[in-house]
Amino acid sequence: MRILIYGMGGMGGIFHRFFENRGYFVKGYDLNPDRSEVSYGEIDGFDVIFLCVPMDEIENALEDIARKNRSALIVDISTLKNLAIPHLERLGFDYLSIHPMFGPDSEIGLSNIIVVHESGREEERVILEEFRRAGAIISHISVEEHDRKMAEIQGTAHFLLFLFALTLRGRFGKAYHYGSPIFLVMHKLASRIINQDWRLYYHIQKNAEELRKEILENARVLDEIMKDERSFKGLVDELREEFDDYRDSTIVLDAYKTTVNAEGIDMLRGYIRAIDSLVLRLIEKRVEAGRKVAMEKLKLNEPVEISHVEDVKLRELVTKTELNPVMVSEIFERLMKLTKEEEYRILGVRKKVAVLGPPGSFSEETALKLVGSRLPLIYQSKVEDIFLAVESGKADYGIVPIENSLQGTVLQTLDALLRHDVEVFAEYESEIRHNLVAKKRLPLRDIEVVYSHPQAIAQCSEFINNYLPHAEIRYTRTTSEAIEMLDDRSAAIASELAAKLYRLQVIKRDIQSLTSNRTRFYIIRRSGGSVNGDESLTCLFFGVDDRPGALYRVLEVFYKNGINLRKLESRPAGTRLGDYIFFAEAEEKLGENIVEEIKKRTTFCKVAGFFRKVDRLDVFTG
Ligand SMILES: O=C(O)C(=O)C[C@]1(C(=O)O)C=C[C@@H](O)C=C1
Repeated sequence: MRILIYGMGGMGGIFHRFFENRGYFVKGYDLNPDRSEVSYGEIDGFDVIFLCVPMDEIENALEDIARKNRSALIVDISTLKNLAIPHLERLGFDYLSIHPMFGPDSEIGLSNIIVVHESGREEERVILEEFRRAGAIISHISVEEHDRKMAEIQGTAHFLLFLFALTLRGRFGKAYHYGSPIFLVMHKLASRIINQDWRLYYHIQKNAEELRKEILENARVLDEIMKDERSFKGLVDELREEFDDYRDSTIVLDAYKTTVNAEGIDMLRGYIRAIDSLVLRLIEKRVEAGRKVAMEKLKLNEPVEISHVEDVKLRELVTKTELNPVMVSEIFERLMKLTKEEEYRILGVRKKVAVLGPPGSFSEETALKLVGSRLPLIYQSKVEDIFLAVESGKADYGIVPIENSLQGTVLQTLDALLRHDVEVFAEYESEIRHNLVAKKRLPLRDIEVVYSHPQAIAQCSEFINNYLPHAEIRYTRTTSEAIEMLDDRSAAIASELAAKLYRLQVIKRDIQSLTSNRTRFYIIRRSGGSVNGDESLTCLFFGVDDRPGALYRVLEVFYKNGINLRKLESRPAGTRLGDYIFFAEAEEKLGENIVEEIKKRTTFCKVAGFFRKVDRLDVFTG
């Protein structure tokens, strides 16, 4: 979906950043060439055009667009629907008409977006879904109802603020020194609308003429009621039943202090103190929201940590400020860490588990069998990153593939195990079933591209050679990443879990070359964990001198002690060509004396873990 923002003022800027941060192709067009990223001639290359021009320019802008691109979906964001809709209809556009109830300086999250017209196009669904996912509150009403509501909502608020300004005109040169918080907030709001485009307020009031009569009548009634104590009390009691959302009104009023013009060191320090206490209260609010999100994740079986949500958030935040982006990111990363810790705490998650992601990978499938819940899972895109997450303490455990019955050893795991300060404490064996999946049912002959992880492709090579010889193979970093690449002519090799998660069609089940395709996973933790006593296996690395019999002398230790080796691999040491490091798995927990004996016969020896087979990993207790 290619999006054009027509009009790069405040609102245009908001939508531009919003969609760009979410990975869409977005360009801005403006009559002012300095703000334009494309020329007028190029506006026919877009599927969606957000119309973000001032009211008076709507008609001309639509005429301009109609000359170049009549098939695009127009997104009308105007406050007053009678200014855009008649022209959209006349020119025969498909259009989505919304009223975003926020200004250029606001945040889309928690803002109200009113939808008054849809054409039924797929792009509309995508746009509204993005708004919804960003936390906007979306409601649908008719154009007539919209206009009525806007008279009540904007018409009343603006009229009363103008009235406030009119009444106090000339009286409050020093408003800031005498004002109460409520007064100052109203003063500020009146100033805000008075200093914006008067035409907008004129049009809104034009739509609210009837309502203004009611306001004036009510003012007269209220004046009478206020003359009598009992009548006034009665009115307040009645109003209280409806107007009861005063919770947190103090935060609203305190936030006002941050807009004060402070001068002099004492006042400035007071200003910073006021900001700090507000920031603290807002952090508490943030964490409180996190606790609620955690309960939702429990219901939906979603992980606590969702890195793409965090990435979009950080990207958006740094584009909104001139402050040092690295530091701003750090601050918000810390805030998210605080929130996540609280989410883990409230859900009773004691240990976090790093797995290969994104969701839907075979590693996740294994993790779900072991842990039984997505909550503690932290998704990493590479095996190396799982090791880093465990080493740095971000995750308590990591689940990494070590060996597959068809492909043999997973070398990235072996190499990372040697380099990082982690240890293996358990292993788990899992049956891997590969499936050919696609966005919709497709005959095999129509599949032009197959995406998957190289291991998965290799494990299904027989099937691919026999049934998909014409298809192009494209490797991805994970099987679930393959799913993200799918279009209508391609397929991916993925787990059944992924097919369910991403609502895909399973074209062929169990396409792996052997009927039994098993992968063994290591479960790792930071080095120095407590030994359980029931470990029955050891894995270790060692190096030997480059001379005849050196390896034999090491193997002799195992032989003499009657210990079976179930695995022996050599890896380049990374020093000179021909220098090797050996990796072995012994079917016993090696005692100290045996390790000592091996050390004597090797140039280097690292025990990478004493471990046992498990079928559950408890992360909720202990
Ligand atoms: O949006 C969520 O799911 C949250 O829990 C909030 C939050 C955050 O602190 O911003 C925390 C954890 C997720 O990784 C993403 C974001």
